[in-house]
Amino acid sequence: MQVTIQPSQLSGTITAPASKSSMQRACAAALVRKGESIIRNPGISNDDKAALKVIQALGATVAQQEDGSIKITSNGVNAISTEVSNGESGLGIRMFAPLVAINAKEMTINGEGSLLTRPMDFFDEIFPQLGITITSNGGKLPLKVKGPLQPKNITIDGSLSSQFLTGLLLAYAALDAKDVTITVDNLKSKPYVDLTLSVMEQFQLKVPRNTDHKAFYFDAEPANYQSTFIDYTVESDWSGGAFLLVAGAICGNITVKGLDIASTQADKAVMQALIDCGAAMTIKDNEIVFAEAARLKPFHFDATDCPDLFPPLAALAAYCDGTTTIKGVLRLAHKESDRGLTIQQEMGKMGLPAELDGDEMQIHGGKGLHGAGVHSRHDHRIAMMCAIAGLKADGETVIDEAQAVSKSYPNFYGHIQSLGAKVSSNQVIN
Ligand SMILES: O=C(O)C1=C[C@@H](OP(=O)(O)O)[C@@H](O)[C@H](O)C1
Ligand SMILES: C=C(OP(=O)(O)O)C(=O)O
Repeated sequence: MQVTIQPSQLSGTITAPASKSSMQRACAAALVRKGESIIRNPGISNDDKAALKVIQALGATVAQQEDGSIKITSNGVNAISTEVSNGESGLGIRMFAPLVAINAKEMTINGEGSLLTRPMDFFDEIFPQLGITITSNGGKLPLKVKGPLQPKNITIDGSLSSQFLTGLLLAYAALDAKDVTITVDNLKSKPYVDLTLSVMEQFQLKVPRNTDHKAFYFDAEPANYQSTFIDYTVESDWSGGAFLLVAGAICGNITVKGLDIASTQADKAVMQALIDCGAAMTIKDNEIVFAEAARLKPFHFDATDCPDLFPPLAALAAYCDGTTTIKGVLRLAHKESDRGLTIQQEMGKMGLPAELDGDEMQIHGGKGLHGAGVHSRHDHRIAMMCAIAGLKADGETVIDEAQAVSKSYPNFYGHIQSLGAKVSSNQVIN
């Protein structure tokens, strides 16, 4: 799919999409609980759809309700298949692999696209310590695992990704782990673990004591399930919402609804960058209202714990007068693309000078961008970054492989179009 963005004036109100981080966790939590869960505001992204398929392969039933919610009924992990596919979802594979390993039978865990090249060697090291037999494809997918996982005191490395810890926490809770600790060295993306714990609490799973994001202790008491029925509403997405907010900062005159300031989502940190660059916005209840676009100042931002903010912040920095520094580049190497490089290269095509200096990216903004032919690099956040940057560029921006947005935000082009963005495509826009 090719999408063309023309320079545009925006106006109107848009509601941020459902968070795939919240939705996929809800699917996992609903699977490991015994009983019925209603999931409101369910996500429709490819990653969310993959999560729904995985939990069905692991024994849950999923029913679409007339009011748009989803009902998940589960009796705990009880695989009805010997293979699961997580699509392209990094969270999916890393969160569900330990849940798959709750089974005693051998299962194959696979994925597609960029997921096939992302590192999974964590499991080669950790699973045998938990009584699981594993073979991987040299630290990549597919994995063959045979449980059952036995919760034990364990020390893991959290520097590559928080997603492995999310999976272990859910698996230990599913097995009602008693008097055991997961110790984590050098955990990154910490707020994502807070989101995991928050979802576990809302699903009334056993929640470990978190000491400084370094140790997670499951106490000796048996789990206390108060109810067999859970009613959960998927949060709106600060990660996808960040692109809308940046559009508000650079184009002005829009309102973004639904984003909860009290959320534990990592990417609500985008608000700090917007404040620091002087975006003309006010926050009222769950609405963020942008006035006429103001002159924007360069800013310093540490994205080590919120790596998904790099692409929207790069688009923002392009329109800030001077040099913006964003830290955390080294965390980007193993995302859907090597994002430090793909940001530099694709924004470079639009005339943005940016340097990579170790863990930092320096972006020299404020000189204007020109429309260009760019490529998503099969990375949803690179496609969205180019689209937002194109709204104020000189000339048209043509994005190849633009459908990549479906991984997290299938309605992205339709949403910005509804705000007045001039978007056209060789395919139907959702
Ligand atoms: O747990 C999650 O929902 C996620 C965690 C982050 O990954 P890392 O922990 O690998 O940084 C983030 O980049 C990803 O998009 C979603
Ligand atoms: C890296 C991402 O997701 P995941 O790791 O879950 O594939 C993302 O959404 O940018």
